Amino acid sequence: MATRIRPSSKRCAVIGGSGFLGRHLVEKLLEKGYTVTVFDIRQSYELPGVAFHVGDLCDKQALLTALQDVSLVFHCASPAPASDDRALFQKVNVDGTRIVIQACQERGVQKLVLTSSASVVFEGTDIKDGKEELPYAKKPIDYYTETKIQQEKLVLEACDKDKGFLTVAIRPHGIFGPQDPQLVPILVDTARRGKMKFIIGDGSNLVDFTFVENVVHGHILAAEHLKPDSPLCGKAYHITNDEPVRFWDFMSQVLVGLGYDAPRYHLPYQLVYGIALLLWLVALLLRPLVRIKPTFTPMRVALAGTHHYYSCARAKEDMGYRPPVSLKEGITRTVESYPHLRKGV
Ligand SMILES: NC(=O)C1=CN([C@@H]2O[C@H](COP(=O)(O)OP(=O)(O)OC[C@H]3O[C@@H](n4cnc5c(N)ncnc54)[C@H](OP(=O)(O)O)[C@@H]3O)[C@@H](O)[C@H]2O)C=CC1
Ligand SMILES: CC(C)=CCC[C@@H](C)[C@H]1CC[C@H]2C3=C(CC[C@]12C)[C@@]1(C)CCC(=O)C[C@@H]1CC3
Repeated sequence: MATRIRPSSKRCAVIGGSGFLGRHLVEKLLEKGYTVTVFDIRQSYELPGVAFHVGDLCDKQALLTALQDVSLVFHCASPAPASDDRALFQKVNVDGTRIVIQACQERGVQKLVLTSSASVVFEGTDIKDGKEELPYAKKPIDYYTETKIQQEKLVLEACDKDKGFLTVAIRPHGIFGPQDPQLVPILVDTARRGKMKFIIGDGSNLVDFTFVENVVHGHILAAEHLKPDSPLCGKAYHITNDEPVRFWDFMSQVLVGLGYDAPRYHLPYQLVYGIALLLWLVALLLRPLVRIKPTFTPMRVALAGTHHYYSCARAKEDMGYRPPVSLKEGITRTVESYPHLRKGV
C-alpha cells in the first residue's frame, strides 16, 4: 500500500491573506521560516516567497488547487462587517467555511486555525472579563456576528483527532494597528465631519482593543500548540491585549495623536441607541429604493457605550500566550503609521 507523504508542517496557507490581519500574519509567518500561500479574492501586495492564489473561497476547485501540499491553514477571510450584506455573510462565512473545511479534509490538511471573533458572545449588554464558557449570543447584534457564530461552530465541530484533522478558533477583539482600513479611518472620517464631539454614556465603559501583532502571535501559538494530545483541539480562545481600556480614552488617544480634539460632551446611551435603531429601521425600509449607510448603527453604539472585555486566561494556560506589544506602544505605532490622516493633511 502506498504511504501518503505528509507535507512539511511549515507549509501553510492564509485564506484572507490580502486583508489587514492576514497580511500581518503572512509577514510574521515568513519571518518564522514558514512557506506561505495566500488565497484571497484580491491580491493587495506582493512579497518575495509568497504564492498568491486569487479566488473566491466558495469555489472549492480553486481552494483545492491552492491547498496542495499544505499542512496548516489559517482562515481569516470575511466580508467587512460594514458591508451589512446578509446574503454575502451567509454565503462566505457559513457556506464558504463549509467548503474550506471540505477542501482541507480532501487535501489532507492537518490543522485549521479560524479567526473567529469575541463578539460571538456579545448581545449588546455589558461583558466584563468574559470567559470562553459564555454561551453564544442568542440574539446576535448583527448579521455579521450571526454568521461568525455559525462559522465558529462549523470549524470546532469538524475537529477529528481520529482522522488527523485538528481545528481551533481564535477570538480577537477590536483589532487595531498599521494598515487597518477600518478603525482609524472611520474614526478620522467621523472627526473630519465634526461628529466626534460626543461621548456616548458616562465614558467609563471598558473594552479590549488588541494590537494586530498580538493577534498574529495568538494565531501562530495556537497553530504550533495544536496537537492531538493538546487541550486546544476543537476549542475557542480569546486573544486580547489583556489591558482593558475605556473605549473613549482609546478613541481620544488616537484622535489627539493625529491632531484632532478628543470628544467632550456626554449623550445618554439609551437615547443614542434608540436613534440608531430608528435610523437602521428607516435604512432597511428604504433599501429597495436607496442604500443608506448610517455612521451610528445600533451595533456601533453598543460597542461604544457598553463594557466588553474578555479574559485570555485560557490562552495563557494552554499555549503560554502573553501579548508582546503593550497598548501604549501599539497606539504610538498605529498613530505614526497614518501620517496622511493627520489633521490638516
Ligand atoms: N478587524 C477586527 O477588529 C476583527 C476582525 N475579526 C475577524 O478577523 C478576520 C480578518 O479581519 P480583517 O483583517 O479586519 O478583515 P479584512 O477585510 O481586512 O480581510 C479579510 C480578507 O478576506 C477577503 N475575502 C472576503 N471575502 C472573500 C471570499 N469570498 N474569498 C476569499 N477572500 C475573501 C477580503 O477581501 P475584500 O476586502 O475584497 O472583501 C479581505 O482581503 C475576519 O474573519 C474578521 O471577522 C474578528 C474580530 C475583530
Ligand atoms: C472594541 C471594538 C470591538 C471595536 C471595533 C471597531 C469598530 C467597531 C469601532 C472603530 C471606530 C468606532 C467608532 C464608533 C463605533 C465603533 C467603531 C466603528 C462610533 C461610530 C460610535 C459613535 C460615535 O460617536 C462615533 C464613533 C466613531 C468611531
